[in-house]
Amino acid sequence: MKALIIGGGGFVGPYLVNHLHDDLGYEVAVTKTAKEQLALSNAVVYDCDILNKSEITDVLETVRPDYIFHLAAQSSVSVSWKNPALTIDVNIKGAVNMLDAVRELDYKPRVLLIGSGEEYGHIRQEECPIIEDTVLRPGNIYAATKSCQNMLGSIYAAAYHMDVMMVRAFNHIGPNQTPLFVVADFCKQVAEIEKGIKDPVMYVGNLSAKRDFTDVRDVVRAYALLVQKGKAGETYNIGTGHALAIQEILDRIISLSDKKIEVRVDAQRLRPVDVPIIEPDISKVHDCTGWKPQIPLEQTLRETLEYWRAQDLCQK
Ligand SMILES: Nc1nc2c(ncn2[C@@H]2O[C@H](COP(=O)(O)OP(=O)(O)O[C@H]3O[C@H](CO)[C@@H](O)[C@H](O)[C@@H]3O)[C@@H](O)[C@H]2O)c(=O)[nH]1
Repeated sequence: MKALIIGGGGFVGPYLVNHLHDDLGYEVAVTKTAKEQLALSNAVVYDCDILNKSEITDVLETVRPDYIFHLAAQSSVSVSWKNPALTIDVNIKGAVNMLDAVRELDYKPRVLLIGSGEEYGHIRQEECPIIEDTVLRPGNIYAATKSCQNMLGSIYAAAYHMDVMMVRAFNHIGPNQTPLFVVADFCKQVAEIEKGIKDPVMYVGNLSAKRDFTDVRDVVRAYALLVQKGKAGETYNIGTGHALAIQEILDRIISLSDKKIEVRVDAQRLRPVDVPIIEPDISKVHDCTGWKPQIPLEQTLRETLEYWRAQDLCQK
């Protein structure tokens, strides 16, 4: 099998490459932006700007993949508040460029669009855990773009009989994630405190939000199973099914260190709106593929903290 990962230069791409190539024996190609650094021994890497449809077409015609994983995105909710136009361009225009380039091919590869649990947005307590048919009420710009991508995927699947599936991935974490995201951020701060680079004060945002955290290695396994077994036009939640308060995540990370750490709210880290809870029902993906997450949160937090401890962090 030949897989193409569009937008493989971020956090998830290399994990997906390793799983597809090393575990499943696929031939793998990856696109990245010209600015990104990505050297992989187990995939061919192409530069591709997804805002330029002809560049996507060129890669598709060169690689002729069986499976396409569309990972390319502006994936941070907080960045989407600061740069809404970029988020809309990359997440909506980029996705539609890819879908339309695939539509014009002389064969029908399977496409997996990576959406987000954030698409559900303002969930009512009685709707938890959320099933895929729940009404979408996105609460931020990022979530709106991912909801739009999901709708575009359904439209292309129905209108052109394309083999397109969608996932709504909930928070995924692990070593090598950028500290724009909460677990990487907290682990990096602990590592800096332990190295004496930073005073023993942990800066945090909203600790009352509840989110569902899955190890990135479990998430990429679900993606691979879905392109093998999923159904065109369908959407699948990917998460553990259990949301935890960010306060609890923070407590667990701090407990992995023997430093005494003070916690201080930093107003810069608060968002204009932060939906209180996002918790998925994962029975649809489980029934379709047998997938269940396997890596315990404790292990992921420990390995993420170890990753940051091993980094050459700048001195004060
Ligand atoms: N980043 C960050 N978040 C904090 C902090 N303190 C509290 N939080 C809270 O921690 C939660 C998780 O924030 P992020 O890790 O930034 O992720 P996200 O906004 O939930 O988005 C992630 O998950 C989505 C799926 O649910 C993904 O779609 C998205 O790409 C991203 O991975 C949010 O409620 C945020 O307000 C902090 O210091 N930094």
